[in-house]
Amino acid sequence: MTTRAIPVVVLAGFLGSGKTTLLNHLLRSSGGTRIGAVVNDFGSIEIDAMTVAGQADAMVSLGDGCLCCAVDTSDLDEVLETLARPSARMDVIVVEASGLAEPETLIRMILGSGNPHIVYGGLVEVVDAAEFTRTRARHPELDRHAGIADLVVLNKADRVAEGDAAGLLATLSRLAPGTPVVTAAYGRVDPELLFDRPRRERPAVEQLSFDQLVRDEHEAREAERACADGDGHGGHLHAAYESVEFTSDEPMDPRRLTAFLDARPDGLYRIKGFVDFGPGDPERKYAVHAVGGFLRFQPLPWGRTEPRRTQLVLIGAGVDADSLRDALAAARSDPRREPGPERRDPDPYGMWGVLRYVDDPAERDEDPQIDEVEGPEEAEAPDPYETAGPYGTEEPYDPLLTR
Ligand SMILES: Nc1nc2c(ncn2[C@@H]2O[C@H](COP(=O)(O)OP(=O)(O)OP(=O)(O)O)[C@@H](O)[C@H]2O)c(=O)[nH]1
Repeated sequence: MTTRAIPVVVLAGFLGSGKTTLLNHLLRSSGGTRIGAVVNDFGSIEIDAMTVAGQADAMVSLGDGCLCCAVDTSDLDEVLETLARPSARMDVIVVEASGLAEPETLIRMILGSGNPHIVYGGLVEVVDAAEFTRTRARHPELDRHAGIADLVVLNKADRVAEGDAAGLLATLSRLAPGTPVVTAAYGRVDPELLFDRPRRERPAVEQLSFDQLVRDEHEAREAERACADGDGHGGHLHAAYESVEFTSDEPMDPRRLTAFLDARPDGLYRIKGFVDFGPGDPERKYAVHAVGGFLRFQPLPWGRTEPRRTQLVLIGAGVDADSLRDALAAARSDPRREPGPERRDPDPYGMWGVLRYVDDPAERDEDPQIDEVEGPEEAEAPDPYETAGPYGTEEPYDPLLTR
């Protein structure tokens, strides 16, 4: 008996364009489609993996560095092998690339995997409508990424005027002739756009991607080698970027942290993570996202057993890692204060600066995480720290997927 090969879809797009948001949307609205997710974080604190965990039928994190730089593809091969084994009953596997990955290299890794249970299922390139014009001026490679995509999602359409969105659509259609380009807010695309395509017979776009890949193979091999050597001239997007991690068990001071964020240096393009404001809001942690000039906090319930901790990843070009770490350390609350639930916040208005950056829940009417923090009557969110899997992977938990 032959079984159908499982399509492996690559989800790419520049830093902060909305890949994880789109992936979470797919996971929530997939109906009966069983989705395996592979998440590749650029930093060693795996924020994306934490955000996706618990929603995928199986999630594997391949963190700390771009997958596209792995000279040895065995990690990805092993993960695909695990997710594609018949007993996992996956319908599709989505590989979320890091925001600095070279999609061609990832595609090549999938095409060359030799695993008979999988088939390359196409490249979905997510584009940040609010930032694309600026980022493609800095990184012309992004034009090439759009050009080899099988589907381009012009995300964050809510952040640009209609006329600007139309201009961007025209630009993307020019960069990716014949490729569907759809607009979206918060990654809300029809899952069938991604999952049905691979079932079509030998899609022309897949062929196009393949031809392109063969043409670029030599160039890419050179780039990979340079990337692996760390000479910074590999042509990979991330050659110019650095990731800085910050963790603190001492709560952050809301005023000092917002002052730091408001004055963040130009090169610091992306910040993501979770913040503990201690007595500022003992019930909730705050997801924080900065993308270019955009800054948002999202209050989320703490898991019952989740350690109260701040974990941040900062990604930028030309940034001074030590001074960023020092500035964040200085934005902690007074370390002399007694820890524990009885702590009093000496600054009752401290959180006002944070709340300025909290989303209007109406903007994200389909995001259940927002609903979870609407009020005390709401159902309690699943506690990722009390489930068996890594970062709260839901049942059935398979220890083979732990990394
Ligand atoms: N206004 C608006 N914000 C969005 C939209 N999609 C995503 N965001 C926000 O943009 C920020 C980054 O989104 P992510 O989904 O984490 O982006 P990403 O591409 O996975 O980020 P990296 O993995 O760091 O490259 C988050 O604060 C999202 O809530 C959108 O359509 N509109």
